[in-house]
Amino acid sequence: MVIRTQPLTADAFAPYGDVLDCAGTPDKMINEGLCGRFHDRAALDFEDGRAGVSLFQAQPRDLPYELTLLERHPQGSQAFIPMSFDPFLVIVAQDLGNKPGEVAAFLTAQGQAINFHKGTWHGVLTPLHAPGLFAVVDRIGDGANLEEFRLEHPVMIERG
Ligand SMILES: NC(=O)N[C@@H](O)C(=O)O
Ligand code: NI
Repeated sequence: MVIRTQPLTADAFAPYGDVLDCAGTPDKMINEGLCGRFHDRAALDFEDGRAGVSLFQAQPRDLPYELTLLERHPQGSQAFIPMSFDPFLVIVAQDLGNKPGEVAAFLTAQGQAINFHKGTWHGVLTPLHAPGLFAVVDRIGDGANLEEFRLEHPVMIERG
């Protein structure tokens, strides 16, 4: 199966999570009017745990990208916040209860970050450019907060 990437928008991504960016007017101007605050833009959720901030240095991938693995975090949300200005690949899938359904792939615009809602099926962090450096905000806690699903048939993701 082949799918094509689509541009990341808040509406298109809404079933899966939040898009964080500085589009439009800031929610508030702070720091003596020298900084726009786009306030509280991600639905963070950490069941029986706490929020953690980690840094990921991930190997860049290429398009077309062969997707063979999806995962989800049943106890917590997970935010990918790039520390570069490069677009990255965001892969999600519908939930069919105990397995993922239809896959969707998004290309971020410069300056966009994402937050997967708790339980959203997703591909692992997938940079397309070096250095692949991201801040990740996700759940720190006990328990199995990682469920993986190996696809029976790989999905090829091509640039839209
Ligand atoms: N496992 C881990 O820390 N990262 C994955 O959850 C991922 O989505 O990249
Ligand atoms: Ni994850």
